[in-house]
Amino acid sequence: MKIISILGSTGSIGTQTLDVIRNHKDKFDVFGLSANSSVDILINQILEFNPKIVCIYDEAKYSDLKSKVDKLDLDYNIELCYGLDGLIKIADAKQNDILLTSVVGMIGLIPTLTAIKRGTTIALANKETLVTAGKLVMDEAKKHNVAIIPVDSEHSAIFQCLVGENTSNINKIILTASGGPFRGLDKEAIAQMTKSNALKHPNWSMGQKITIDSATLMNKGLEVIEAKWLFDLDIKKIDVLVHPQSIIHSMVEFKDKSIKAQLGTPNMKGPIQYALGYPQRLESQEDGLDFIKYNNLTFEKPDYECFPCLKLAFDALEKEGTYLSVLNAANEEVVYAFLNDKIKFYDISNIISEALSSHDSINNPDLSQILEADKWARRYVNNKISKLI
Ligand SMILES: NC(=O)C1=CN([C@@H]2O[C@H](COP(=O)(O)OP(=O)(O)OC[C@H]3O[C@@H](n4cnc5c(N)ncnc54)[C@H](OP(=O)(O)O)[C@@H]3O)[C@@H](O)[C@H]2O)C=CC1
Ligand SMILES: CC(=O)[C@@H](O)[C@H](O)COP(=O)(O)O
Ligand SMILES: [Mn+2]
Repeated sequence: MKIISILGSTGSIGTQTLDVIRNHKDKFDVFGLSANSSVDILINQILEFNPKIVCIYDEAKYSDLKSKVDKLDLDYNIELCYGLDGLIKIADAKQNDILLTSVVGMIGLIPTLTAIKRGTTIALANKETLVTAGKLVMDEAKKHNVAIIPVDSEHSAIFQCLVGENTSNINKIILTASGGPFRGLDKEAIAQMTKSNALKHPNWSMGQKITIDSATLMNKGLEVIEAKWLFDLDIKKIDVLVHPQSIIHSMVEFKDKSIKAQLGTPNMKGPIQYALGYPQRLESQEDGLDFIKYNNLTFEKPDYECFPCLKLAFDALEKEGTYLSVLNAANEEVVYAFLNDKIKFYDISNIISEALSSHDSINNPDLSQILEADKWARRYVNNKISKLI
């Protein structure tokens, strides 16, 4: 039996993780769960999975959670907590075999570092943590001999392709990208696109922040950075290929020019289950891939003109240092501004670009320098946004 805690259990990845656990009750048990503010979803999860510790990040929702949990009259002890301290408490629990991090945003960074120091395996969906502090996180993981198992579909694909391989034989990795809902449109048309257009991902059903990231192609940029740190690759060995069907989840080309790919329907339960079961593969009740239904797999070059965020991410990765924390924090802030109808589609890339140009980067930053750069970027971006409104 593996003991699992989930940070972000009420979101798209969190609820699908609980679906996987429900289908494998003999293999997994839940220890800790957390949400930002979704009290009622948490209450249902408590009734079904009996976690021993539950955190609501938003302190204002704590009393609602507490009174609803008291009314459940549970026949076991449950600890309730809130805020970053609450997330850290779950991450630090010695009971955890795996901490699945599926919060959205770099709020996952400190809990992830806490679990690594405790020696707990990380199943990582929360890519922003690796974008803002990839070197620091991977160095800590190495120091504490902790495995970081990717949940992000592309990185799970690459991880699966690399099983049994010597990483020195990698020629390059090929990250596939759907191209998002605006693929093929010209810049003038894209400039008019609203949040409701951007929230219609062609293949995947996901949380709002990552869905906007897919529409700008920043998601692929974040994934290039995530791949660099996870697989310790030179930036020149990371390619992006638009593959609108999202059936090939990613590929690895080796030095003999042989290519391995991992394929499947666009369904995150596959990568989640792989990460929880690793190194074992577990049975799945999901539909398999029907090659006759998907008999036209196509490929295109990414359009850097229409989607400048991808280039911004490559440039930030080239320079490294706190540019990466600024890229991530600026992106988080502009995406929420776009979701709140405060800015237009191309304000997203324009503001991130300005933030990067105005930043004095620090090489090899420590945690406090990363957090400082993150704060600086959020202040800078919100100042810009307030002038646009
Ligand atoms: N969805 C997907 O298919 C994929 C997602 N990912 C990555 O996984 C992560 C989660 O994505 P997704 O599940 O789509 O996101 P969702 O928005 O659906 O879920 C986010 C989860 O985090 C919680 N949360 C939000 N903000 C905070 C906060 N400040 N503090 C603590 N908890 C918070 C939410 O709680 P509440 O419900 O209360 O708001 C929810 O449980 C992201 O990093 C994303 O990039 C990667 C690959 C695929
Ligand atoms: C499911 C998943 O891993 C997402 O990150 C997905 O890849 C988004 O699709 P895009 O390729 O459109 O960014
Ligand atoms: Mn992905």
